[in-house]
Amino acid sequence: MASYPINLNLKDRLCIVIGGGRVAWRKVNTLLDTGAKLRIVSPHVIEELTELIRLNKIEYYQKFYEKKDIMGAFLVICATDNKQVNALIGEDAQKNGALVNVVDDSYPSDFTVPAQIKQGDLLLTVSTSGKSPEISRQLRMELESTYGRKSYADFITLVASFREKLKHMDIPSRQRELFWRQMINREVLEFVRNGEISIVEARFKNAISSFRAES
Ligand SMILES: C[C@@]1(CC(=O)O)C2=NC(=C\c3[nH]c(c(CCC(=O)O)c3CC(=O)O)Cc3[nH]c(c(CC(=O)O)c3CCC(=O)O)/C=C3\N/C(=C\2)[C@@H](CCC(=O)O)[C@]3(C)CC(=O)O)/[C@H]1CCC(=O)O
Ligand SMILES: NC(=O)c1ccc[n+]([C@@H]2O[C@H](COP(=O)([O-])OP(=O)(O)OC[C@H]3O[C@@H](n4cnc5c(N)ncnc54)[C@H](O)[C@@H]3O)[C@@H](O)[C@H]2O)c1
Repeated sequence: MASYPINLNLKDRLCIVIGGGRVAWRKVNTLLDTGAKLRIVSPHVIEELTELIRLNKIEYYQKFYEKKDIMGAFLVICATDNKQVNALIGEDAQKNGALVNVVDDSYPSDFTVPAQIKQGDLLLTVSTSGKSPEISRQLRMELESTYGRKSYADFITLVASFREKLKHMDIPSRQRELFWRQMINREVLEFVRNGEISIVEARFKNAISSFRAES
């Protein structure tokens, strides 16, 4: 069955990772800048996680998993190296109404974590529906060589500010739609690729002034 892609808003939601190894660390890393409240439950954690705990980025329960550790969780990631334990946590967490990700095949997850590239507000993700994480990793690296540059983040920030301006002008939405379709074209994307954001900004400014003059 096909999965449904969504971008979750996790701000102030309690997200709990059980286990403190390399896989737990990878999942924590992608949760860090979401504004979620993070908790780890594990008798041991790797050094990278110790550092995050020391910096108060994550709350740490140094212990083996027990049911009470996941009370109130919005999302739970079962990342121990014990399949039986992972399956048990998965079941407990679902019963509590949390969204569950199990890092092995011991229990059906509510969601999988895709490979991802983030540049500011740009988020590109790759999934193989669980069939081959290594393919996801390789494709992520390929995408990274094209889109993993700051100019894409700057471009989005720029377009967002012009979009706001345009929204406050008395222009029918259909016309706004056409404006953006024309402005964000191959040539502009080539400028972005080359980091020439100031050229793009000048073009947008010009186009919007002529719009103002016409309307
Ligand atoms: C994308 C990424 C995101 C992340 O983790 O953040 C991610 N796995 C990554 C790497 C990776 N994982 C594995 C290898 C070894 C090579 C290989 O097996 O291919 C490598 C490569 C490496 O480590 O370099 C082994 C592995 N993974 C899973 C199992 C269980 C199973 O298959 O039964 C096993 C076997 C364990 C064992 O053998 O014991 C399961 C899952 N791994 C997923 C995500 C979900 C499906 C994603 C999709 O649809 O593609 C899913 C279903 C659940 C989940 O974890 O959400 C991240 C790449 C990040 C990046 O580099 O960009
Ligand atoms: N989904 C993925 O991307 C992916 C990739 C590779 C491996 N895996 C799977 O993930 C598992 C974990 O991999 P890892 O490299 O992080 O393993 P690891 O051995 O480095 O870490 C396991 C962690 O689980 C903790 N732990 C064990 N029992 C626990 C319990 N009862 N309660 C709380 N914590 C407990 C350990 O203290 C340790 O910190 C592997 O066994 C494998 O099946 C998944």
